[in-house]
Order: sequence, then structure tokens, then C-alpha cells
Amino acid sequence: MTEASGTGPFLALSGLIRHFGATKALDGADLVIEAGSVHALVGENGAGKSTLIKTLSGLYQPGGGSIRLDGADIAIDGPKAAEALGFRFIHQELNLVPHFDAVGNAWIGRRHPRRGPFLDHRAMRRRVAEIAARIAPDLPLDRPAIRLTPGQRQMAEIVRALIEPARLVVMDEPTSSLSEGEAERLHKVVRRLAEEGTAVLFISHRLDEVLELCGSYTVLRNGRTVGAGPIAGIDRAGLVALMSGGASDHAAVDPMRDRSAPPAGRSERPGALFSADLAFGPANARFTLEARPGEIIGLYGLVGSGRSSLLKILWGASVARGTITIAGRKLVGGPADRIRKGIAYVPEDRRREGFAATLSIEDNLALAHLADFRAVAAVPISSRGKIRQFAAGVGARLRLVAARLDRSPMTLSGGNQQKLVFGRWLGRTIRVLLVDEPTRGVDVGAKAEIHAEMRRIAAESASVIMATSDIEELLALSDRVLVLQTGRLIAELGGTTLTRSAVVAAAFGHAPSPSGPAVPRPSEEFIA
Ligand SMILES: Nc1ncnc2c1ncn2[C@@H]1O[C@H](COP(=O)(O)OP(=O)(O)OP(=O)(O)O)[C@@H](O)[C@H]1O
Repeated sequence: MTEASGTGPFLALSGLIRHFGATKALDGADLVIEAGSVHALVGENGAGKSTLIKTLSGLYQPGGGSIRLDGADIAIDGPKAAEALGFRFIHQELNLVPHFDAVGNAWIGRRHPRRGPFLDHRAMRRRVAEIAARIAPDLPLDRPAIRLTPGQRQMAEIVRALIEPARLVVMDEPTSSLSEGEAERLHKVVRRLAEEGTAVLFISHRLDEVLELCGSYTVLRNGRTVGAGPIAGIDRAGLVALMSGGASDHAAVDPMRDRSAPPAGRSERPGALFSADLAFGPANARFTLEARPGEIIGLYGLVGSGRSSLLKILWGASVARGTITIAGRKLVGGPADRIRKGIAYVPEDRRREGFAATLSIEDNLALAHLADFRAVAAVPISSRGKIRQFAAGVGARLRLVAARLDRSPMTLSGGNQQKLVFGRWLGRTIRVLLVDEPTRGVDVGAKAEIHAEMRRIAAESASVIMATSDIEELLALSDRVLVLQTGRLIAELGGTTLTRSAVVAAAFGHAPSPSGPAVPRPSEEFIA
């Protein structure tokens, strides 16, 4: 590890500027990080965090300001320069080569170990395996990235970042798709890196995690630094107040459900019963589900548990054996048919499945219900005015930060992209909402907003089925929680049995199978 020269902090950014047209993504941002520290960078969606780290990684050139390393001014004129300085980045949207496995990905752009003129594949794999053993012992090293779950891809990126010695590791929401235990494992790795002298810049919307893990913080708002200091000198409410510009924490507090009784009047609510009787996942075990109108069902499990696959099957985008019905009617079509029947889906991988990058933000919001925006009902031509009106309404409700709604979603920050993917279903009649990581990358204020929308959708007699790795979110929203392991239902928790410790214990396999070991297969019928 290179020692700091002692002439200044390890890294100091001051007055950084980066504009995109009229958007001042960075407008004089400052940041100071000491060697061997874990420093939090927090701010609302669109505050400029990703832009700041892209500047640090050489992807963007600042339009003003300075970067000092060990007290000396430096310029980072590209990703190679950042790499040579020992800076490693784990971006929010991961950047693995889809058809390379974890080993192949880890060595891209690195000096490969050689045996004479040949690549030393064994040494390459050994090095990757050593790192993976420390942070992600279950990561399949030989599986192409495209077949890894988002959580596994996250781990593969971290392994890649650590393959060579690092002076600074920047992690942009590394735990946003990891479950409780996996996040704890990552925290241990972060602490160990810091003990070894590496500085870690940690971006997270999970403020409890920030308070527990980090030693110091910087808060960005509208591209400017509005607060910085030791974590010991601030609390959650203080961070939220800085992030939001003085507003109190009330919007960020989600009331916990009183589960001593079912939600009032639920059993009498009219609406469609949504049910599934399936076999899927490696275990090909039977999985049955009945979602009542007005009910929020939480799906929980470790990475690879099958919760996202289950939602895709329910959405009709993946094939499984069995039957899915709504109001007693069998669902046979794909997503288009599901939409017609009042089923909505918010995917986990927003970039690949959530929106079309070539369409504008407003067209993406209108996409699932184009018929609603016709100027004349009988003519299949959409009214631009109606689309704009809808998009502006959704934008206001979810506090979407976008310079212009007629631009590509690629101009949005990560959290705002998530609001877009969720927002297209607002104001619709929904019978079943299938939602995968609804608030991944979303700031505390917007998170409370999305939670309120989900409760409202349920209160209007829809069934909500939500997969989340955020245990606070799971407990705050769910009436019932189903815990999965490799496609198998291993516990069902509800009422007073639904507690944090019961969920975690079940996810780690300390609960008896509710359905017993011998389960018959459901009907041998394909769902198209
Ligand atoms: N390539 C781009 N073109 C135009 N505008 C952009 C671009 N990238 C970012 N922006 C804008 O710059 C602002 C800051 O975005 P940035 O991604 O840095 O925010 P962030 O703090 O990382 O947010 P999040 O928490 O949602 O990830 C936002 O208003 C965003 O819309």
C-alpha cells in the first residue's frame, strides 16, 4: 500500500463543476477523504453523487475545480489514469462483459499472470478464487455474467475491483440488491480494506448502514457540498435534513404494520384472487401462492433464492410448469395479456428490462398503456398533450428530478430511473402489482413516497407481491412474508410470527419446510 506523503489529506476534491446542458450536476462540490477511512457520500436522487465519482474515475472531465492527491494537484484524464492511481470503482449499473465469467471479467484490462508466453489461467483463477473466498464464497466463478443474478454480479464486480492493490475503492450503492447477511459480509470486507490502509468511498441510501459502517461523511445537494464531518457528530435526522435542505425526517419514517390483526376489512374486500401453483428453480419444487385483494406479500431470500424468477414467471416473461389464475381464470399469455388483465410489473434490472433507452422519459411512462393516451378512442394515434400531462403528474408525485421529460431516461440519475419504472403504473387500475426491489437506489424521501403508493394500490383491492432485499422495507410493507431458497418455499411468516429475526433465521435455513419434504409436482402444463 502506498503511504500518503503527509502533505495533505489522501484525496481532496474542491469546487468541482460538471454541467450537462442546463443541468448543474456538480456545481462546486468538495470532498476530502483520509487514507484508511470509510467515507460516506450521501444525497438525494440526482444530487450529483454518480457524476462526482465518474469525474474521479476519469469518465468525465470537470469543467472547473481541483483534485489533489497526497497534497499534489492531479488531472485524471481517463479511466486508465484512475486505474494507475490505484482507484477502483464499482458503479451503480454494473459493467461486466455478459459472456465472460467472474474470472474472465476480473482480468479485463489488467496485467495477466503469464507462464512464458502463455496466459497462466490457473494463476488467474486462483487469484480470483482467493478474493471470492473472502467476500463471496458462493459466487459461481465459471458462470457467464449474463446468467448471474444482480446480487452475484455485484459481488463479481467487487472481486474484479480487488484483484490488484487499491488505494481507493469507490462503491456506488453496493448493498442495494444484497440481503441482510450478504450486506454484512460486504461490510466486513469494507472494514478490512480500511484497516489495510485503503480509503473507501461508500455511496448508499441506506442511512442506517452509513451510520454504522462509515467514519466520516459528505452530503451533496444540487451538485454542492452542504455538509461534511465525522459520523460520530451526526445522526440520521441530521443527514436527512442536510440532504433535503432542512425538511424533517417525517417523510422517511415508514410506519410499521400492526400485525396483531389483519388489515381492516381485508377479508371483505372485493377483488380478484391471484393464485399460482408452480414448479420452478433448480429444486423444481412445488410452489403455491394465493394473494388476496388488499394484501401485500413480501418475498425474501438470499441472492439466488428465486424471488426474481418467480416474479418473472408470474408476469409471463419466463416459462414454468403449473398454472397461474386471476379470479379463477387461467392466465395463458405473456406480459401484454397480463397488462390487459390488470397485472403490473416493476423489474429489478431497470436498465435491461425497465425502460427503452431510445424513447423519451414521457414515452416510457406511457408505454404500457398507449391506448389510454389516444386523441380519439377509435384511432390508434397517441396525443402528445395527454402523454405530457400524465408524465408531468407522475413526475410531481414521485419527485422525479429530470431536466426535460422529452429526453432519454439515460439522462436520469439511477434513483430517478427507478421512479420512472415504478411511475408508469401510477393512476392505473391494477389488480396485481408484481414488484422487484421497488426502491433500489431511491432516496429516503422518494422511498416513503413509493411505499405510500404501494399501500394505496393494495388499499384499492389489488394484491401486491414484492421481492426486496431491504429487510426494513419488507417488514414495513408486508402482511405476509414468503421466504425462498433456490425456488423452494421454506417459510411463511405472518401476524405475530413476522419478525426481523424470524425472517433472517429462515433465509439462512433455520426454519422447517412448511410443506414437508415430499411434495407432489403440479400439473405438467406449460405456461406460455
Ligand atoms: N449523461 C447525462 N446527461 C444529462 N444529464 C445528466 C447525465 N448524467 C446525470 N445527469 C443529471 O445530473 C444530475 C445528477 O445526477 P447523478 O447521477 O450524479 O445523481 P446521483 O446523486 O448519483 O443520483 P442517484 O442517487 O439517483 O444515483 C441529475 O439531475 C441527472 O439527471
